[in-house]
Amino acid sequence: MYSIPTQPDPVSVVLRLKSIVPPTVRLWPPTVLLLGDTVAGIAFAGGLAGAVVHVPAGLSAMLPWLALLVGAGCARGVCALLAARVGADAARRTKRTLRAALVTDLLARAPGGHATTGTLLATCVDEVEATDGYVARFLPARATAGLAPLLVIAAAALASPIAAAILVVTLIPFLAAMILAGGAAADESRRQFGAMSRLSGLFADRIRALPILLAFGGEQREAERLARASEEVARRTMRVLRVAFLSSGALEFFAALSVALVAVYAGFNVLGLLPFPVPEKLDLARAFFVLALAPEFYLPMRRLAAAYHDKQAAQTAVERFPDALFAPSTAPVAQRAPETAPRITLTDVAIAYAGTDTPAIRDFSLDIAPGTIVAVLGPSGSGKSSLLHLLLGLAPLSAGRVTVDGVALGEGVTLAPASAWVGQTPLIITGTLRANIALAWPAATAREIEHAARRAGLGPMLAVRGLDAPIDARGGGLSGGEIRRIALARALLKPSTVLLLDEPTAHLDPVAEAALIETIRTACRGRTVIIATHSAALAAIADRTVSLEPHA
Ligand SMILES: Nc1ncnc2c1ncn2[C@@H]1O[C@H](COP(=O)(O)OP(=O)(O)OP(=O)(O)O)[C@@H](O)[C@H]1O
Repeated sequence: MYSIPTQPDPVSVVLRLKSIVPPTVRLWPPTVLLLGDTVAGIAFAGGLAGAVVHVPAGLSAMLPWLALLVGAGCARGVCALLAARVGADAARRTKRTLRAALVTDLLARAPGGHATTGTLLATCVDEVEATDGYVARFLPARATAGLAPLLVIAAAALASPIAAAILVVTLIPFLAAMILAGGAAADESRRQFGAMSRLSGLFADRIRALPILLAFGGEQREAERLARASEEVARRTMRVLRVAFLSSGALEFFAALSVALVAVYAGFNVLGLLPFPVPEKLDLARAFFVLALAPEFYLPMRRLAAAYHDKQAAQTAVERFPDALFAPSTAPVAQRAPETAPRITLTDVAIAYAGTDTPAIRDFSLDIAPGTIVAVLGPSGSGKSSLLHLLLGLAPLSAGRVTVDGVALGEGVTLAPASAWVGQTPLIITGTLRANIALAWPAATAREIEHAARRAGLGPMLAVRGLDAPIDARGGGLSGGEIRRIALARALLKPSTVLLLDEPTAHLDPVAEAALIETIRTACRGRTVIIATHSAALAAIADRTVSLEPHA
């Protein structure tokens, strides 16, 4: 069952965050480029200091330094640009892998559960998108923040060990402000993310159910609900921005304070005005160099602080991803689909849906010989559809055993690819009648599709609207009987060894039903067939009839 997972513990969140980047995505290129930016920043400071001290000597003396200055400036631009591009590419590939894993996980789940389509959509779109900045910016910035300041300090220490010491000491309040601001931003960001996800889910589901809302006059109530959810997002966003502004203000203050201290020290040292003795005497070049380097010292950490919000967003997203995404993967058992009509044997089977107390089916046994038709009868709710769903892997096998030609279902054999299935609520996709029928067998030719449509009783519809009649996802313009016939046409089109029919003649009048029963009888030849039905006329074509009893 898909449900929004409870929040995992902090350690597993960290592990989850680490594991979202696929091994094929390399993060060292943006990191190296950001380090290149720092090295170019040091060269830029050198060029600036050299150019300034050579001003009295004229332009020709300044030229090499100016060349260094311009070259380093250009190198910085190129490094920053490439780091952004390479980071964005790594993020794009990470998101693609995550989405593929999420969709695979969702498709592998049995239907049901509490998550709405909107929530699942928000997970696959918005929550995966929230990992973008983490991979593109935060991870390279964090890797750089460890090494780049050391490079700057080393370069500054060559010119002035005391100025370097000032930079190191002022780092302490800067780091403290960063940790405090980061914690506050994390909480606000988490709340904002939750509100955003609620709004996305609510919006997608209400749009999907719009005709029903309009039919029941619920549009005003739902519009107010959406408005409240939007206001909640707006309020939370403002709080995140407030914390972000406050924290960046605090960080900028300490960074500016540090630069000011270095400037005062270097200036007074050059002028010999320091009121206390120091073991070094700076000249203008060294003073200018350390002064120009001071902002470089804080740059990697300011970059990290700016990307911290991205990390929080990604963390909140991975907390919400399904647990299965992070479970160690086991090698899948190769599943074979039967190539001829199989024997299907159910022994003491029970189907219990998650969250329900009473099993839909219990202690049920049935042996279906190859190529025979079994009609399953029983009152509404007795579990007929569940039985078919079990064979297709859409309902859970809670007890007992199902074998196909003696091999346990799911342990080397699968029925879904070999089955043609007519469900009770057939899926209709936006497109044409042709596309809807071909869904079951995309390789089918136009002739085959038309033949299947006619056999399923869609001849009159074809005569009026043709195979290219447009159909919307809600099946608008189609009667209940026509939707059933489309589903049957799919089953007739697909070459299969198993036929699973769930009330295929529902919604049809007796004459139309009689015609369709003949078609079904022909289609059943050479296949193992189970028909769930309330119709005695349809059940009459079966070799065997079994009845399900309702469970109290
Ligand atoms: N996904 C599900 N989650 C929880 N309960 C379910 C689910 N699907 C079916 N059920 C329950 O299982 C029981 C059997 O349902 P099922 O649809 O198999 O009956 P049925 O015999 O096919 O009914 P009908 O003749 O009305 O189609 C019902 O009580 C139903 O509410």
